[in-house]
Amino acid sequence: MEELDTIPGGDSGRTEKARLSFLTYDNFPVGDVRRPVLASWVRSRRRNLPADRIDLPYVADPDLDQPLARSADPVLLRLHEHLDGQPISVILTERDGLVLRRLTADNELSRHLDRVHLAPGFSYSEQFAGTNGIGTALERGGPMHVFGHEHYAEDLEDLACAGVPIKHPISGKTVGAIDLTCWRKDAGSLLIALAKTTADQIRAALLRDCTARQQELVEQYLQAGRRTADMVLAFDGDLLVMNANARRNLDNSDQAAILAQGTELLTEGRSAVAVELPSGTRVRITCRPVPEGVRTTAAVLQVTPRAPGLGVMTVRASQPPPRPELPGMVGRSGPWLACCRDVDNAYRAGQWTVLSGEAGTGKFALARAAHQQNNPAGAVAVLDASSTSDLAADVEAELADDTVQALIIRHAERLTPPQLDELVGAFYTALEDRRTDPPWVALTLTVGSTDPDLGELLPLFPLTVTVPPLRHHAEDIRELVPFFLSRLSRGGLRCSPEALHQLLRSSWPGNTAELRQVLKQIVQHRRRTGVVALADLPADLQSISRRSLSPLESLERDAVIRSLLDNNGNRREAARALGMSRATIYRKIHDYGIR
Ligand SMILES: Nc1ncnc2c1ncn2[C@@H]1O[C@H](COP(=O)(O)OP(=O)(O)OP(=O)(O)O)[C@@H](O)[C@H]1O
Repeated sequence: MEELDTIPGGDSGRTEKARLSFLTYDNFPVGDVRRPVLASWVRSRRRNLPADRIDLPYVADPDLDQPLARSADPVLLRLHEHLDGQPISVILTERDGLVLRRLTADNELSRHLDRVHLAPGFSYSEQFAGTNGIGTALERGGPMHVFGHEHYAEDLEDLACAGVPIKHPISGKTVGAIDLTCWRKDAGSLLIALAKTTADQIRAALLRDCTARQQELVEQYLQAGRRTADMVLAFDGDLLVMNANARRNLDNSDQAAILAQGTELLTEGRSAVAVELPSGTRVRITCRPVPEGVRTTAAVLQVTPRAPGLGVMTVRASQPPPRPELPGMVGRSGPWLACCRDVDNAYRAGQWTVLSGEAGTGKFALARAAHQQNNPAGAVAVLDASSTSDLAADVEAELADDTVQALIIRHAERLTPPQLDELVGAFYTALEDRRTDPPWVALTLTVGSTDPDLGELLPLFPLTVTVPPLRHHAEDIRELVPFFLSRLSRGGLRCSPEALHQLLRSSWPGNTAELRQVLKQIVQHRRRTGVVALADLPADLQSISRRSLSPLESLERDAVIRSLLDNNGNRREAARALGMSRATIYRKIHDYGIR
């Protein structure tokens, strides 16, 4: 802490000049500025953060129903009370800098903190906010105070912050940070001392709550063991206890499978599940959270053997949920995986399938991937209704070819009713003539808000799989972006967290195809190596609203997008269909970042 004490007053014209010369002339003002601050400035510049303003993402609604927030709350309230109206803000963050709680008695300071987004739901991690008390303390893993011009972003120059990471009393891992922020003019060396004491008090509260919870856990575990002869396990984070019956009967992979199921039951708030363990044993797992009624990571599990014949779910030894590894397909979100699984199952069952969804969602790619997955050596024929002059004849020819194992027909929505009739005829003729093992046939159907009518063709296709729009599985963008960048730039290009964050915010009306196109343009016109920064994104993407949408707003955004798609992008028509004025739809398009 030697560096902290060498800054009397904490700020000076010297620091201001040093910052200016660092930002303007790339000078390294060693000696004029504290070493940890200079190191943080360098990191902030590498991340291409703006130095003239604070520009933060709203990350998520803070989750206050969690051990850190629950244990810290009484400590924060006591401190807030003791500060007795002084202009000092008491701030608690998660370990990634996300602000959970802010207590400020002074209205002027409170308004200023709102202006610079030092508020619940925003992240003050260094990667977003640059040098600051919270983010830099978390980055360094130790106490840090940052005064006035030491902040990287100019908007923070009137503030002084003292941040201290909070380490978990048992695991020793950083679980969050405490920060005290005041006006720069009021700051003194006591600020950091007070922040350290508060961090210690929160640690002690965490230990008390943890010990109390683990005591209760052991108590519940013993009680459960007394009530039953079944296998009983209790777990909480790193802690696991089990009775003799469980130790005798469960090998490592069965134990791991049971713990994974227990965690899932806790997360989903369910109380029981019937499963088949990796060893083949069929059991019912009952989960009792400890304590009950709050979100917790601790539970007592009772494991009861189940008679054969009763329905159970099979749990594989490798814990994570079964994942259809369709070649070349990226994404792990629930909606995307469910869709992959449906298409994969349909291929294996030889069930002809319609893949319907908005343009560019990956319908064709999915159908082709299912074929590659299940029959990589077999031939696949692809026809496009929008570019084939006599589709019916082409389909007949492909179906007559014994080597064709799969046939994918794209853009069925473009078929006129007479073409549809011809196609139905072609299918029936070919099926009558052909061998007993017809190929798998998939149709892709690009839809707006209404499904095009496939008429008599539909009975041939007993299954329709709806491929979700990208905005309904936006979390997959985190995987899709590096995947596309590495393919398009042959591995030379990465995406900065800020640019990725912005890509995650877009509504992607053109779906995955549009995301790929945007990245392709960046690779072609801007960069081939290095890091894609926010400034490399097209202008319309840079200005997208950064806040998270409520469920209602998401529905409204979807309705606007669908109406625009239905009306070929004509805003006047789209507004009329939605019963909105033109001015309103323009505002919604702007607010929701629809392009
Ligand atoms: N999950 C994914 N992983 C990797 N690439 C994907 C994924 N989804 C889509 N793509 C890619 O996105 C692009 C568009 O996909 P595709 O052509 O299959 O969309 P589509 O729904 O059939 O489009 P359209 O309705 O316009 O015909 C392709 O380059 C495809 O490879």
